[in-house]
Amino acid sequence: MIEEGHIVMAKKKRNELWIITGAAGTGKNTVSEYLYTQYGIPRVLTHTTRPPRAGEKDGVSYYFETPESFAQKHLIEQVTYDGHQYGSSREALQKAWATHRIVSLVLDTEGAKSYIRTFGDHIFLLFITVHHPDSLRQRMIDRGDAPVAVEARLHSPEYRRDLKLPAELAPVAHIIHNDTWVEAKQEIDRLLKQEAIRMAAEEF
Ligand SMILES: Nc1nc2c(ncn2[C@@H]2O[C@H](COP(=O)(O)OP(=O)(O)O)[C@@H](O)[C@H]2O)c(=O)[nH]1
Ligand SMILES: Nc1ncnc2c1ncn2[C@@H]1O[C@H](COP(=O)(O)OP(=O)(O)O)[C@@H](O)[C@H]1O
Repeated sequence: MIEEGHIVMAKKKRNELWIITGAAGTGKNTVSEYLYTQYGIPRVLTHTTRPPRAGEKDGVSYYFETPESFAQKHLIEQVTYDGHQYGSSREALQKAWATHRIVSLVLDTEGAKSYIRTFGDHIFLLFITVHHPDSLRQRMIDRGDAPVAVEARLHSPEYRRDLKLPAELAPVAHIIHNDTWVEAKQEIDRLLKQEAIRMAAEEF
């Protein structure tokens, strides 16, 4: 746009979606919670037919659905994970982006692939992993998961699949090793600083 001899450059700020993926127990929700408490980055809630765990509340952890109510949602992608359905809606994302430029979303690796294909360069991808997956059983037990649910989860094909970063995600993934929270937190802080600088430069 040209005004009175001056060139006015109006650049639209780009929204970002921080996708947090990885196997069960690696710390996806812990990272999402940290992004919110430390940086005010809210999480986009998704829908599931999985029963709530101890301490989980509808509308806070997930929107807990019956198979019938789940079928009525308008979801942009959905997966079956360990026998339960999970899905995310465009409405929830747009609502979160209406008030926050950066938001987070916790997904399995299949969901992460769908989002990369749909939202391309709006995505900032975190893959959470640990060097010793044997420790994840105890983390899930300590979290309060029922032992039978933990065993089902550990034997599910989706859990085993998500221990490894898929080749399709590797070029864009930022890998966070969460063997210790101190180490993971440092890496997240570093990435946020780096991304804030990049976003600020983009606005010039
Ligand atoms: N694709 C997809 N995955 C989801 C969605 N909501 C949750 N998930 C993933 O489903 C998997 C199982 O979630 P959950 O039962 O909460 O187990 P957790 O990984 O032990 O916390 C995790 O990898 C979640 O990130 C969704 O809407 N879409
Ligand atoms: N670095 C860590 N060391 C030990 N326990 C952890 C660490 N990070 C997270 N946890 C705990 O492990 C459990 C699983 O973490 P969570 O964030 O729920 O994983 P996910 O969302 O990937 O299933 C939680 O009880 C969490 O407090």
